Amino acid sequence: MNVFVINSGSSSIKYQLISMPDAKVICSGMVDRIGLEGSKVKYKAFLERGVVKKSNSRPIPGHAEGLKTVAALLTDPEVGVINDPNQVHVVGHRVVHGGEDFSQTQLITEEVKAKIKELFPLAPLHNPANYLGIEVAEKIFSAAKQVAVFDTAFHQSMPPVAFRMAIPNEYYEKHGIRAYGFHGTSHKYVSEKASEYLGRKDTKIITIHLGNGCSMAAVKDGLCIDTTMGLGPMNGLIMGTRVGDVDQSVIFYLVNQLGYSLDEVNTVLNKKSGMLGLTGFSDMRDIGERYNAGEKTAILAYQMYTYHIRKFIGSYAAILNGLDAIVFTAGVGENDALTRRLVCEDMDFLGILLDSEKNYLEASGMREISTGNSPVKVLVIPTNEELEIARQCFSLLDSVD
Ligand SMILES: Nc1ncnc2c1ncn2[C@@H]1O[C@H](COP(=O)(O)OP(=O)(O)O)[C@@H](O)[C@H]1O
Ligand SMILES: CC(=O)OP(=O)(O)O
Ligand SMILES: [Mg+2]
Repeated sequence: MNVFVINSGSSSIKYQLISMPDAKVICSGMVDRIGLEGSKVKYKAFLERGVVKKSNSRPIPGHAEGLKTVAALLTDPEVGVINDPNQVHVVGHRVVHGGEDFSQTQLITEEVKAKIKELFPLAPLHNPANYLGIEVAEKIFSAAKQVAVFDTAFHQSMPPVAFRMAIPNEYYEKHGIRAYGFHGTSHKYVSEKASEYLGRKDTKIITIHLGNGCSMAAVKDGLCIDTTMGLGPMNGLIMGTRVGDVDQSVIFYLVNQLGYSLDEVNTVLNKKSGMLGLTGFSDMRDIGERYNAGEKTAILAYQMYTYHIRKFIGSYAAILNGLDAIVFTAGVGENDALTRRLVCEDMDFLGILLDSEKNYLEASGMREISTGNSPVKVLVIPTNEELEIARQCFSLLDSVD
């Protein structure tokens, strides 16, 4: 079964064509910096004649354009891996918000699509791109089964004490207003890898997913017990363009004193805040350069970004009643040693001892970056949401067939 996985993030599309159940990657790649200057399409094909890589920089204004470019590469006469789109049997879509209706992987029907659309207001940077991905893929891969794997699924194990909010009960009971949590596929994948690495199932792990969107999860014995994102993927940590936790009074002030409409408030908090609001840049590579050049705004932004992560490490260690490992993952977590250093500084009271040399070592793949005597392991684990999505698609369709 050839599964083409589409992972649309807010700033990128990652994709892999994977043959299941052997989990062999046929090709993979990403479209990076969508809608920003310097967009890039990367493609890597594992052909019989060897590995072929292709990369080109050109403007990619939106997700639809990005996906069409990728589909053309798959069937390209020179570097393509299939002759015909019908050789894709399943398209696995990452869908960010599944709401109360979807806690499991779903075969996509018109009804499922309508529900994904209903959830646009709760995940405005994601569900529209995910929906568009489904519509484009239905046209290009018309013979394939389309499957949705939800970011919210892994967090369904949270207890009410974590997911309920102290607002009148009826808002939860009638309208499903509660914390859902996101990046679940990634938190699941890396926490399982960390448990394997520790060689035990009874583990207390904090997973820190730092991409354009950022979130953390407290994972006990393989189950999520709390996470930083809530009803939508805007709160919790400071992100590329999203504010993270903010005093609610700010919203009333913007509306009542500055005359903003609620749509405008939403745009400010979702698209103009976070690292972009603090520095003028949303990409950590741009901000890192400025930090190293000693720019004050970049330094403060880095300090704030990592300060909030540190606060959540403290609170999650408390609710886990201990800690075996913290895991850094996603674009920033996997690549940005400065972020990891600032997060782990002065955390020895919690048993977190970072090995600064290992932290700065250029490496890819899973690695331990804590000192040999650190009571808590600090791990960098590259996430693989695509592989996890392919597994979920296979297990759904295998059980249906
Ligand atoms: N080498 C790097 N150093 C620092 N940050 C990086 C590096 N590579 C990628 N990033 C950061 O990763 C972010 C994208 O992460 P990613 O997980 O791909 O995001 P998303 O899935 O949310 O689009 C970029 O915005 C950039 O800030
Ligand atoms: C949910 C979310 O924030 O996703 P991403 O990090 O891919 O933007
Ligand atoms: Mg992502």
